[in-house]
Amino acid sequence: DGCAVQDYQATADWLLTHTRHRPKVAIICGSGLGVLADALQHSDSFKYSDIPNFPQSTVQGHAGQLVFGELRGTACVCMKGRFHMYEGHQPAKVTFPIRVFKLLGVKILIVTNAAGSLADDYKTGDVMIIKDHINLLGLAGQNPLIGPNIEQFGPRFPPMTSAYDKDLCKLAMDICKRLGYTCVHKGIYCMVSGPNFETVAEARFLHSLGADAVGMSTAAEVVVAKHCGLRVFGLSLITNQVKKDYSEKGSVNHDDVLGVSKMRAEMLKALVSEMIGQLEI
Ligand SMILES: Cc1cc2[nH]c(=O)nc(N)n2n1
Repeated sequence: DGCAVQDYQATADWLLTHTRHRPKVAIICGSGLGVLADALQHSDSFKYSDIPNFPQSTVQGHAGQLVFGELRGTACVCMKGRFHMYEGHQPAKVTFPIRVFKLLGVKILIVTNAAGSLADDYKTGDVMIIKDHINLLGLAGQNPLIGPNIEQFGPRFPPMTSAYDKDLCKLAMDICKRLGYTCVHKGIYCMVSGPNFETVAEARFLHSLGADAVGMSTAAEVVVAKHCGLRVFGLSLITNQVKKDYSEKGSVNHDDVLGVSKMRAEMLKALVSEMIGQLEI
């Protein structure tokens, strides 16, 4: 399935010979949040289709480029466009880049996504700093770590209790306070496969599980990142409020998701840049 250790190594070696950057931070840009990649200075960009063993991105609003460069003096690598299960990628393919980043020497993963809110006090356009996740797919067997374990990356049965780094969470909250961002929450992200949005009954079910926001990405990448020892910070941009009531009118669509992302992209760029500026790595 093209996810053996030599596949990861071949991709890492190809990248190491094509860019001088040696990134310490990897950023995954969610739907419509590709502007984060535009913030990188002295950048080298590679189309996913040119990178050996990389899957192809097929979603509108996802560019499909790997961008190396500097942000506040720190070498970063940024995925402009990511892979989703609903495109038909296997979990191990969705998360393939994470292990490549590990082989490049990356220490910290920053993952952003768009999500619908289940919590009643979240509004469209709010930001949720991810405190923890419910990997519904992973619990049900669509898990990127299923199959032979590659000991070089991590253990057979990895702990996930502190998948999201507390210090990075606190750093982000402090920066949001200092930058005067009031629309910021800390909550639980639930991953579903998509591509359809939830029914009212499913929304109620997920909310009853304690989820504050629901999306179609992120959890798989975080599991693999935690497995191979990366520190993880995640945030969700709330692009709509999931309907939990049969009387509510209207329904969500991908254009709404992209519209909200555009509106908030600058704020997220400022937050992520400031975080990277404050990191000691
Ligand atoms: C990216 C994204 C946005 C939403 N909104 C929603 O209501 N349900 C989801 N699963 N997602 N996923």
